[in-house]
Amino acid sequence: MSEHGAAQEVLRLERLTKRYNVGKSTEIEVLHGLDLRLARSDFVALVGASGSGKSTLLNVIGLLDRPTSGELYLLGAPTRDMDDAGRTGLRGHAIGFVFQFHHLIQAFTALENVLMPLMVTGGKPDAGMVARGRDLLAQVGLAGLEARKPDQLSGGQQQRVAVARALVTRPALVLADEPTGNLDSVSAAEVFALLRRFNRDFGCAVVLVTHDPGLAGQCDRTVTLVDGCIESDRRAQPQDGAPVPPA
Ligand SMILES: Nc1ncnc2c1ncn2[C@@H]1O[C@H](COP(=O)(O)OP(=O)(O)OP(=O)(O)O)[C@@H](O)[C@H]1O
Repeated sequence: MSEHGAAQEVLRLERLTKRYNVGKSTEIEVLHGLDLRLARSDFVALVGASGSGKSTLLNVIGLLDRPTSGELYLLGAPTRDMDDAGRTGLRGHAIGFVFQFHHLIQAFTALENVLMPLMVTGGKPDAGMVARGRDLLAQVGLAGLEARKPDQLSGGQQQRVAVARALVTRPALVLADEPTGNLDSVSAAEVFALLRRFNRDFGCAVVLVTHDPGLAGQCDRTVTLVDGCIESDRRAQPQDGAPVPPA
């Protein structure tokens, strides 16, 4: 890979497997030797039937769980044998998470929720961080609502706060697990458009787990899992003849 290509690579999986212990002497393999590369420009739908391994893969990519074998490189760093502190630090600065249920802290304002990831990694936010949080809330259409608590916002507005929170650390990769699954169609379209815009404007790769074929069809690339294997890895439209990275 060229230096430029290497610099643009966010994630690389090499023969990655994940097995779970079930009972004392039984193991089941859920992910079977996956190879995958993601660039910063990627906007990927991760699809597959229930039980195909999407959440397991997202947890491993998000450094919330370790692969059993193989390797996962995040921003070029091998992570499988990294210690917990190293993985937590890398996760904190490199990855933003958006879940189906926003998990906002009810006692905190919208702004405080957005600033949470910065408080976890760096203590009390300084004026610059607060300005960044306000700016992000404005970008997701919530200017003027910074002091509202989650229960004073609509479901779509709450999910937009969650998107702003995922982006406040300026991550290289956003992992979104059914982020619109709990929303009406208008709010779902808005949240999808936000992720899309941040992918284009800030060059953060997005992996979107979805059961919605309409949403998957709007992504640039679709990775399909079948029984823990990558069955296909397709680009929706070739971009200026750019080659599809090897799966
Ligand atoms: N902690 C665990 N221990 C044992 N088996 C597990 C564990 N977590 C997941 N599995 C199994 O791994 C397989 C994949 O599960 P996973 O949740 O990753 O699928 P999924 O594609 O995300 O499904 P869904 O679309 O329903 O969320 C399933 O057979 C599941 O039962």
